[in-house]
Order: sequence, then C-alpha cells, then structure tokens
Amino acid sequence: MFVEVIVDINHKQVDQLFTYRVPKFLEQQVTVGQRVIIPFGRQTKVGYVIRCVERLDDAQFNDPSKIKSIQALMDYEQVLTNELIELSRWMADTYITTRIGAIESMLPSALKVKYERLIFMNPEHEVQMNLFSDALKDKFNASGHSGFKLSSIPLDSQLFKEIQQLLDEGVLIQESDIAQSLNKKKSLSVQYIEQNIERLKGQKQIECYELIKSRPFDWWTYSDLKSHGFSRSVVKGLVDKQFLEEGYVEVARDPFAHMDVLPTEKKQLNGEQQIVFDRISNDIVESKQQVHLLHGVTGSGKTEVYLNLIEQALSLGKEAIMLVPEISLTPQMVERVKARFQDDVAVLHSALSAGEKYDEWSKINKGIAKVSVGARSSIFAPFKELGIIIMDEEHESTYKQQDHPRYAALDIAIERSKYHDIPIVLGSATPRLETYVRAEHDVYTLNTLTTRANQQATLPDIHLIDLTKEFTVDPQMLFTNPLLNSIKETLQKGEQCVLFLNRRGYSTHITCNECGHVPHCKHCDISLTYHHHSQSLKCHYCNYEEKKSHQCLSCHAQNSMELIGVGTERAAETLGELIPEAKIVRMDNDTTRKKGAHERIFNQFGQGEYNVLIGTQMVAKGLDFPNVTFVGVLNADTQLNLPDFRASEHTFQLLTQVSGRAGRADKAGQVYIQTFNPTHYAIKHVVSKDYLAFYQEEMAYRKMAKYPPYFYMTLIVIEHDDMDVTLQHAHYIYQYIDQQMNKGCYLLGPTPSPVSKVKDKYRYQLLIKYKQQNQMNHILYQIDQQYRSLYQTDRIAVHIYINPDHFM
Ligand SMILES: Nc1ncnc2c1ncn2[C@@H]1O[C@H](COP(=O)(O)OP(=O)(O)OP(=O)(O)O)[C@@H](O)[C@H]1O
Ligand SMILES: [Zn+2]
Ligand SMILES: [Zn+2]
Repeated sequence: MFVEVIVDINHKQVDQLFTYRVPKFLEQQVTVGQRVIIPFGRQTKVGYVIRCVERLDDAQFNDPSKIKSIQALMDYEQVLTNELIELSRWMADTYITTRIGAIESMLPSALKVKYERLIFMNPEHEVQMNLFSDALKDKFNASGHSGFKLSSIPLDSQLFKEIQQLLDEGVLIQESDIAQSLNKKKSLSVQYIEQNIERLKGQKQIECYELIKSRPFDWWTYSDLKSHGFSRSVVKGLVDKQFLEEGYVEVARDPFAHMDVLPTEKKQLNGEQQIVFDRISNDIVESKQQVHLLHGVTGSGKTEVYLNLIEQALSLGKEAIMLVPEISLTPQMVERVKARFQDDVAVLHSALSAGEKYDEWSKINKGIAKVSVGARSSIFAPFKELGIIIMDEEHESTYKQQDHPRYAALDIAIERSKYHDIPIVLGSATPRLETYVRAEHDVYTLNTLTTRANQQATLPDIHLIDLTKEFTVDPQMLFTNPLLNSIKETLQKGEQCVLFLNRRGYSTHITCNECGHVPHCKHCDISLTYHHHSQSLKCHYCNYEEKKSHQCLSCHAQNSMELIGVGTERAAETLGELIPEAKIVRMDNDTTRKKGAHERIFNQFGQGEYNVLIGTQMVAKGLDFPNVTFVGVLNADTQLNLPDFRASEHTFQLLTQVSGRAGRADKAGQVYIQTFNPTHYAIKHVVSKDYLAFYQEEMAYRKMAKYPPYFYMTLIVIEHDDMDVTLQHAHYIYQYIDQQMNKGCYLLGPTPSPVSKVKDKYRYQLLIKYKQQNQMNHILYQIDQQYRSLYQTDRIAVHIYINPDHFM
C-alpha cells in the first residue's frame, strides 16, 4: 500500500503530493487525514495523508523500489476529514496560497510541530574524540553520549562552526526530532482489571468495583468517582488489592468550569420568529443547500431563532456551527448557547490557551461535542454530519482573515454547505450591502423580523445633537448639556446608560498649540497616540513608543503640547467630574487585557454595581441588559471621515447597533447621538431606523463610483525599504495587469497607500475593479508566483487582498 502526502513545509516549491510506501505493520492503521512521520530529503518531517493508493501508476514510477517508507504515525486519530482535505485544495486555488497553509489554518495551533535537530557521532565512521575541542567533548559528555540539540549552540560560536565542519566530513550526523507544542493535560486515573469479586468485603468497594466494571474499557479519574460517592481511600484500596490499575490519562481541560451556566427554558417563538424558523428548519429537514439572510432589527430575537434551529439539527442527529464575530464582542452569546445545550457545546475562540483550544477542538473531532460556537476559524470545525451553519452579525469584518490564507468565513461556509447539503443563516440588523443585494435578487432567501421580540419593547427614540450649533461644556469638547441632562435623568430613575466613543487611549493625538506640530511615528506615516496610563506616545501600527515630552520638538516651545481628540479614559474621567453620582465602568482594549476581564465588567454592570458603561466598539454590539434605557454616542463622525468607500456603511451599522442596546425589555429606550454631520444620509437613516432607505441611497452611490457590490475589487500593496524601487515595481505590475486584463475591468493607481509607510517600508497600491468573481485569479496567481521568489532576493513584498474590507 502507498499513500500520497502533503509535507509540512509552507513553500510553493514543495506544495504537492509525494508518494510513500506504507510498511506492512502500519497498513491496518493508516487512514486518510492522518499525520505521519516521513523522511524528506535529508530531514524527517510530518506529512498529512491525502490519499491511499493500492497500486502505483507504472508510467509515473519506473523504479518503485526507490519509494521511501513512512516511519511512524504522528497520532492515531484523523486530524482532517475527507471533506476538509478537499476544501484545502479549493482554498489553495481560490486564495492563491499553499495547500499546507490552508491545512494549517484549519487545525488548532497546538498541533503545530517543532522540528529539532539532534547531533550524534556517526557510528559508521571512525571517530577520534581527542581531536574534538573541549567544548564539544563537554557537550557529548553532558548528554551521556546520546546526542544533543543543535539549537542549544549559538549560531555565531566557534563550536557551531566546528560541528558544521564535522557534519560535512561525516564524523557527526544529525537527525530530526519532532516535538509537539501541545501539552496534553493528564490526570491520575484507574481502570478495571478482571478479578473475582467474592474476594471483596467492604460494601462501598463492591459498589465502586461494579460501577467501573460496567464500563470496563474506560478510565475513571478520582474526581469522577468522587462525584459518584466513592472516596479516594475506597478507590486506593481497590488499587492496592489489584482490582484496579492506576495510570495517567489525558483529560480535557474545561475552560468554562468556572462559568455556572444554568439550563434555560425555550421561549415560545412569536409569529414572525415562527415563520422564519419554519422556513429554515424545513431546509435542514430536507437537506437543502440554501443561504438565508435573517434581517432582524436589534432585539428582534434572532438569537432565539438560532437556538431553535440548532436544536432542530441536533434532533435529526446532525451538528451545528455557530459563528460569532469575536467572543469579546458578543460575550453573552456563548453563555446563551452553553445554557441551552450544555456539554454538547465546544467553544473555540482566541481568549483560550492553545491547550484549551485543542481540547475543545478534540471534543468535536471525537464526536463528543455536537455544537461549536466560535470565531472565524471555527468554520473548520471537523464535524462529519453538519446540519446547519449560522453566522451571527454577518456584517462584521472579523469574518475575514487578514493574513495568509486570506479566507472569508462565508466562502468556506458556502463550500461546506454544498458538501453537506445544508442551509446557512446570515443574521444581522444591518446586513452588508453585498449580502442584502443577493437577498433582493433571490440568490439568498430573505427573512425579516421587523419588531422587537419582547412584547413590551419597542425600538428606542433616536435624537441627534448638532455639534455645529450645540456647544460642549467641558474643555475636551465631549459632552453637551442635552446629553448630560439625559444621563442624569436616566440615573435618577435607577436605570443604566451605555456611552460609546469610537476610540481608545486617553486621547488620540497631541499637538503643539504654538506651531501645530503633531508627533509622528519614526517608522510609519501615522501620528502617535497618547496613552495617559504610561504617559507615553505609541504607534498603533508598529508598537513604537516614546515618552511624552513637554517641549515641542519642532518649534521648541515649552509646555505647548496639548491633547486633541479624546479617548475613553479621559471621557470617563471627565464624566465623573461632571456627574459625581455616576458609577462609571470603562471598557476598551486597556481595561480588558487580562483574561476574563470582559466577563467581569459585563457581570458587574449587569448586576447594577455600575450605572454607566463607557467604551469603544466593545460596548456597541450583542449586549442585552434589560435595565439599559439610555445610549449616548459622543461623536458619530470618527468613522465617517476615514478614507474608505465603506465609511458610510460602517457608520450606519455601528450607530444602529449601538442604538439597539437601549430599551430591550419593558422600559422604553432613548438614544442621543452627537454629530457634526446631522444631514449626512448615513446618520439620518439611523434616526429614522430605515435600513432600506440607507441601502438604496448607498447602492446608488456605489453604482456611480463602480464600487462593490457592483464590482469586485482587489487591492495590491507593494512594499519596500526604498521609495523608488517600490514605485518602479508598482508601475511594472500595473503594466502587466493592464496588458492581460479583459475589457470592462478598471485598473487604478499606483498611488501611495493611505498609510504610506509602515515599519520603515514604503507602500504603494493598485486597485482592480472587475465583474466576475474569479476572473482575475489567473493574473493574480502569476504576480504572486513571481514576487514570492523576488521577495527572497530583493525583499520586495507584494500583498494581494481579494475583496478586502479595509483599504488602509
Ligand atoms: N419569543 C420571545 N418571547 C419573549 N422574549 C423573547 C423572545 N425571543 C427573544 N426574546 C428576548 O428578547 C431579547 C432580544 O432577543 P435577542 O437577543 O435574541 O435579539 P437579537 O435579534 O439577537 O438582538 P441583537 O441583534 O440586537 O443583538 C432577549 O432578551 C430575548 O430573551
Ligand atoms: Zn510605527
Ligand atoms: Zn511647536
């Protein structure tokens, strides 16, 4: 038997199938999707079995005896299903990436292997140790002559040179050793040994032995048995009498052990919810591949519909994937899914440690968990009988991976839904234009929820405060009187406020009030951000940091550097001064860095320990607190002014989402939005709560400007240390594309990128607009190929972003 294998080396040149022989003793065990250890050139590598072949193609192999054998299995279970293996090929083609890169993005990082090189003396070579340096002799002696790791020797040392020399002469040899970064958690456990039960006297011991005997192949931890009422001494006694065998066995960590999730009852769906549920549920039952848009206003009970659909899939013996944008943005979602489906749920998200992620993934791989809730990469959850895929808040940009392979979770979902013949649900109060237009044209099924689910709740009243007319009362220019008065009124009624500021840090920039100088990053074309906590200026692109100085570096005026633009930290401080009775808690990147900080802040706010929650994007979405009746947006314009054609869309989405946090239960909600652009359509339609009106106006603009969804767009960014070289290659790529592309495509540029320098590299960009989704793939592939090799020699980097969300 032979296998075809993809090798764990992320390089185009070796990104192909290699054939290996399977030794007799492994024939029964090797399966597709497993990892094997193989000789590769002069190294030992890990490979993924893609295909098993009984007979070789004679034409291809004229000397089959030359085919090498696999050495061992890396693990006993499959890590990739047949479906995922196929998908990796599709990804490599679609995203212009390597197949191994695609495979890696599907697996938990804990499965990543580390390769070590061990140095030995060559047993087939006459070795004269007395010719070795003392340092080398010490190395061998210290290892008991069983070899040492090459990585333990500094690269620039004399010893390293000596070893290289001896390797070349064949006196020493090296061998690869493969280590896995995974630390499996092990726990002391016991297992059944067959014995005559008559020999047991104690009643407790007999019961315990009977229980373990009932599942003779299982390992039981001491704490398992304790929960069945058997103390440690009872179990130990059985071990001593050799009724049980003791050993350390891998156990799963439970990252949610601290989270008490009580099972919740289903809610009776309302009329609209029921209609939507029936329609989608029908597609689950009939195994119909169909994308559904669930367009439901904030608080319309989309989550409740998702939970019922998952339940439906489970009742048919199928599994479900529920994607959320980022766990930190939707903290309550995990809890709600866990509460409904308890131990059937695996949670996959970035806040877990690598080991915890592996354990959760393993639960799916072993068929223990039936539902996964997680961020983007959990779209690859290795389920075998998928019944439904749900993407909550489908408009979020976190559903696209920014690094290689730059996949979109929706594309992957669609591939998987074709494989399993199942529906996909895209839920949002503010769908992307790309999504809505497909629903309009019946490519997707449109489902709508027009009212709030809770019968007493209505959508909040939304008011604008025109900052061109209304003056702010504080020197930081954050709060107007109408806003402050509403906050006070809310607090007096014993209700809660959410305040949203689209920034982080104490203040964004500092500027000299004498000459207008703004400190910039030394390595990037971007102004530095002031952080009050550390009294320093930081670059958010490269992490460069410097102390804030009192003197202007440009005009040398003393004490002239002032803060402009204000962040959440300063806003919270100012509000505390203006309304001393407010109990304020802040939520942004700074206050949530520690593990579990999100949860803690939400819980404390939910329990009423605070009455004002002030924060960035993190407070804008997914919150469901009945006592929040007021939402204030301090400045609606920050996002509107970004150089991005989606600026209006993003502003409309964000303001609608944050407004939606108010008045979700029986108390009516109020929203105040401060803006310098009260007549801008993105803001006007938030006030009128009219998604469709916004959609139509924005579509007209996109059509005129030839933007998505009328055109597909690809951004190409060219980066190099030298500006002239960068521009030269940008022109070269321009000409290449210009000659190859069809009529009806548009090529723009080269222009400097909006952030024209990052980490000391100059950046130019080209933009292509075209009509058919994959029509540029061939050209882009060629460019990618060529520049991959050029990068090796000339360090010229070319990044290709297909349908990017951001153009910075
Ligand atoms: N059928 C129902 N009857 C009563 N209450 C319901 C019903 N469905 C949902 N709810 C409640 O209404 C509130 C809003 O529901 P949910 O959070 O599911 O809305 P959503 O559409 O997901 O919201 P958003 O998009 O704003 O995050 C929740 O508190 C939920 O418990
Ligand atoms: Zn920088
Ligand atoms: Zn100055």
